[in-house]
Amino acid sequence: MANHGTPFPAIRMRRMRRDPFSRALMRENAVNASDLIYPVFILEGVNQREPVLSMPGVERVSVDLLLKVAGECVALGIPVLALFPVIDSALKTPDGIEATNPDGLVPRAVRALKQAYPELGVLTDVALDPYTSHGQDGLIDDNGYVLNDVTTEMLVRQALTQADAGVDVVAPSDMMDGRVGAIRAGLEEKGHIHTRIMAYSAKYASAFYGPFRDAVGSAKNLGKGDKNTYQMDPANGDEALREVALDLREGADMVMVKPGMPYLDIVRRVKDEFKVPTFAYQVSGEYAMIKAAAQNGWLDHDKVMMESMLAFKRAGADGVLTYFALDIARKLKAGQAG
Ligand SMILES: NCc1[nH]cc(CCC(=O)O)c1CC(=O)O
Ligand SMILES: [Mg+2]
Repeated sequence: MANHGTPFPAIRMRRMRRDPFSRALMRENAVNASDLIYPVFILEGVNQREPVLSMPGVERVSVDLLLKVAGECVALGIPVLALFPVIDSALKTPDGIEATNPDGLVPRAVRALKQAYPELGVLTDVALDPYTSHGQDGLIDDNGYVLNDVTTEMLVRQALTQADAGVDVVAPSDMMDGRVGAIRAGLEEKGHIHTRIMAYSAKYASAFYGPFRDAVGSAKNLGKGDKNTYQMDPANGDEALREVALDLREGADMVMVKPGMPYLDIVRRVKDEFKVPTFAYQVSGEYAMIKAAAQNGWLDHDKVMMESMLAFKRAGADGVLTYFALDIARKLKAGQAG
């Protein structure tokens, strides 16, 4: 219909959306397998696998089966795998000293991975919660308060144990003050000059971690306890920038925001302010929400999964830790073939 003399849209935004070719042409962000870090829960034994009930599709696996997962990551182009251990209750103590055992589950898994797939990046969490009998990320006093500086000493020992085993990236997830600097100094002193630090810099005291605590078995140790005296208040944004600034000054190579989707404003602010490698963790509860809705037929699993990844990229994340990593990489590969 002609529009002579009447107002019409001078700019028709829909023109570029009309056809697949022009949509592809103007697309600003894309998801690649190289954006993904795959978190894996590991346990003792041989040929062991246990489903995590609150995370459909996620299993805890023994180290021999972990190697198969690693092979799949390599084949799909996923650059890094992150390890989270399920520690035998008998080994849990108030000080979490098992975290420094050179023959513990994590160092053994790291050695096996680096031997089998030297090209695959391996990241390990630095925090004591899988190892403590009380489920906190550090050592506590008589009132249950997590002590900063003695915890930091233990974290340095844990990080060095992991570095000695050959890990590529240590990722302190504990939120103690000064731990990045202490870990960096320890690594340098021991000659581990190539070990990268991905700092969980802006880590919030979030209820979205619930399924993870089931997965590593720290939920029962933690009981009604919370982590509010060291993890950040979800109400705060500016504070995240101060946390990131400190970790960078202390020697972090990469910073992370956690959780992911509810905190994309923080990802964007961090990226804009610092312009450093910035990561986000799509945590267990985010994964569980999408899975549960998809299982009920309320959401389209693959579409929501891919859309959530695009949202991370658009917010400025250079990469995402996600339990969907294998599913995403498989889908990307199928898309290329088809
Ligand atoms: N320091 C432990 C740690 N490392 C990663 C996560 C959560 C990851 C997830 O929910 O997927 C947690 C839980 C916590 O802080 O209680
Ligand atoms: Mg900090």
